[in-house]
Amino acid sequence: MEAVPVDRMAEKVSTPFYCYSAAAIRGRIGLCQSAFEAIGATIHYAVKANSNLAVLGLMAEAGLGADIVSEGELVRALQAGIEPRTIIFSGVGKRRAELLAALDAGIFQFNLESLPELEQLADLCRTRGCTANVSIRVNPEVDAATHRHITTGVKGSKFGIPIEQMASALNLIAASDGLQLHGLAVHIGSQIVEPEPYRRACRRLRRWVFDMRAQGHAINHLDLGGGFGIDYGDGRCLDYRAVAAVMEQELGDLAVQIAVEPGRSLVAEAGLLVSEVVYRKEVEPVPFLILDAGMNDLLRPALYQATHQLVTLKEPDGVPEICHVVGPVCESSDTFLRQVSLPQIAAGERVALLHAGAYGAVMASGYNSRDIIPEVMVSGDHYTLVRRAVSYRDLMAYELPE
Ligand SMILES: Cc1ncc(COP(=O)(O)O)c(C=O)c1O
Ligand SMILES: N[C@@H](CCCC[NH3+])C(=O)O
Repeated sequence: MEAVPVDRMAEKVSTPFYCYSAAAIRGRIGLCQSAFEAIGATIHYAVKANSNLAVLGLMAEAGLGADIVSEGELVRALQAGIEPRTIIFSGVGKRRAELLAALDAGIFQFNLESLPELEQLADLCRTRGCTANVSIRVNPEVDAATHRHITTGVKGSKFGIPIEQMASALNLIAASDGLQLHGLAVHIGSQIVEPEPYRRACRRLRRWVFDMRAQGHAINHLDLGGGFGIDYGDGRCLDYRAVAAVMEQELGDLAVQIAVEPGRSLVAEAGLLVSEVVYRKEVEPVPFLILDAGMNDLLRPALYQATHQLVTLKEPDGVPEICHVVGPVCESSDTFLRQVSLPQIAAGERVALLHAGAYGAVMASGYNSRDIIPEVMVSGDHYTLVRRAVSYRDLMAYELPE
């Protein structure tokens, strides 16, 4: 990774740790910008994928906006230097205080996900005598054929306003003093590897834009969300240019500003989870490699049966063997890889799990009273600790009753 051997970092930063490449992130940002800016779309990085301040700093440096889902993400985005006027606030459960914080920050747009949320924001604007740009996040009922835990745009999903409630939403917005209708938003899921689901979503949006304009509503903004899939090792991924082409074909004549909210695809491939083999457990029929990283550090395999390929940090030698790769957490689902062919790896050797830059560190927990592990960013020929470990001692802090 860049010019710093990961093994050298592991001498200084104890394993397990996350390691990101600034050059790899900048490379992905460049590809994303050249595809979407060519169709005039704006890019709002989905902060949830990796909210490390150093990562957000790279997004700010490139002039990207942000898609946030909490006050915490708002504060991080602002701290990293992302312009408030480029921030979109998504999420089904935005609390009053969070809406208020975003109003105070002067963000670009609120994506409304329910009628009660809409009324809450209208009430806040009335009380404060201010206005807010809003888009209605509609549930487009498009199945993006991804893992069921990360599909978001199908009937019965908790995300977005059902199309049957669109008329009520429009009436409430029209009746409010403070809400200014910008447009519509959809987000159909994550790790989508085909452009076709986007085409279906665009076609639905297109019809709604015509319907709403016919009713006299000004629809000037369409937010297509994120979800662009990366290659986790099976060769399947989505090229930004393919999605941008679909958006241009389906929506290009509507005179709307298009926005996208990529998360995973900007950061996943730029991250490694570096770990050490604690033990080799020689059992029949398949030996176990037991790592010092566990499901509390990288939850994706346990939660979504996701595969993160493993590489060794030294030159592989000997005949490959079939083994299971597991973590130390007391759950059978704390398994990174089952029945995988790897070069012989001894206890004490270091390995790296690939494509761990998205939905890795951000989903970590202190389960089993383990530490939250550190994060390192490599840039050129140097590396920086960009988040310290949080020790189980700090996670233990609690107030004793008087
Ligand atoms: C509203 C919204 N926008 C953007 C994203 C980013 O998705 P991805 O990381 O798959 O690009 C998500 C997450 O799925 C989301 O919920
Ligand atoms: N956390 C998921 C993606 C969720 C996207 C957010 N809606 C993953 O690791 O794949």
